[in-house]
Amino acid sequence: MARIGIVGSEGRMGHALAQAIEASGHDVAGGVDRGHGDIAQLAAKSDALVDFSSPLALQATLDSAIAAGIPVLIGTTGLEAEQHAAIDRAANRIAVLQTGNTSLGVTMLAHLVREAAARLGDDWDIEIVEMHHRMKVDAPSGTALLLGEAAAQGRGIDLAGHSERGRDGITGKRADGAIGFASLRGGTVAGEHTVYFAGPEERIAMTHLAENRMIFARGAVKGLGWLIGKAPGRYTMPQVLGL
Ligand SMILES: NC(=O)C1=CN([C@@H]2O[C@H](COP(=O)(O)OP(=O)(O)OC[C@H]3O[C@@H](n4cnc5c(N)ncnc54)[C@H](OP(=O)(O)O)[C@@H]3O)[C@@H](O)[C@H]2O)C=CC1
Ligand SMILES: O=C(O)C1=N[C@H](C(=O)O)C[C@H](O)C1
Repeated sequence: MARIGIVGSEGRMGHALAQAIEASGHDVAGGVDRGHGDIAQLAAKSDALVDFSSPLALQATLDSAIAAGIPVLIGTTGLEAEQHAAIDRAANRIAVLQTGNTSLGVTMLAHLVREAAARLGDDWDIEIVEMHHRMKVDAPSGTALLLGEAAAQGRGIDLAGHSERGRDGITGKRADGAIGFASLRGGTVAGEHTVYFAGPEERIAMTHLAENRMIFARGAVKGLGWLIGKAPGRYTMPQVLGL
């Protein structure tokens, strides 16, 4: 039984996390939100922190977890390169798990995408389409980027150097070897992702549909239970789920 502190506790995921933590037999140590609550005090009375909030909260979450000597799971998306570097530095001091998607289904999908990208030739174009609710603030989604990374790893290429995002106007033809991203926003969609492999005269579409946020919350709680007691380092959902 662990005490888990929630950063972003009043948000959509914060509420789902509280429900999943209670259902798992762990305890909610408390929560903080923008301008509400003291993150250092929360960390001091927690066995682990979970942060599904905003990239702006990241540094305070990492600093507080380090000061308290507890692990942290970061589910927030929209992180920039310097924020990933901050996570790498924190992982020298504490156990950190950062992921754009904590669900079992997406973790498995990423595995399948990596395999498909490795086995299909370069003449199979890769496009990733995601749809989310109208309140989402970042694009492409963290999951789309995670799936893009998996595809790039399978191909043995660097995602940053091969991404095509936000096509508009006279774009010219598709760059050879590109991984394309398209984002749709509307309604209350919890999360839909399709990875297309478009080859000569045939096409594979791999889709994950999130029916609600509890899949993310349950995955996060599983990750937290796995993370507590681990040596400092940066860990991943495939490690948690043994995939
Ligand atoms: N990894 C995964 O599996 C998943 C990741 N996510 C990600 O989790 C994040 C949150 O999503 P969601 O719950 O839908 O968003 P919400 O906007 O519903 O909730 C965010 C919460 O974080 C709070 N917050 C904002 N800024 C700060 C800050 N600087 N310090 C502390 N708290 C802050 C907000 O408070 P206020 O309203 O006052 O700003 C709000 O309570 C997003 O990045 C989303 O993409 C979502 C689902 C799954
Ligand atoms: O903001 C959301 O809602 C979600 N965010 C994550 C993402 O950016 O991929 C995970 C999930 O798709 C829901």
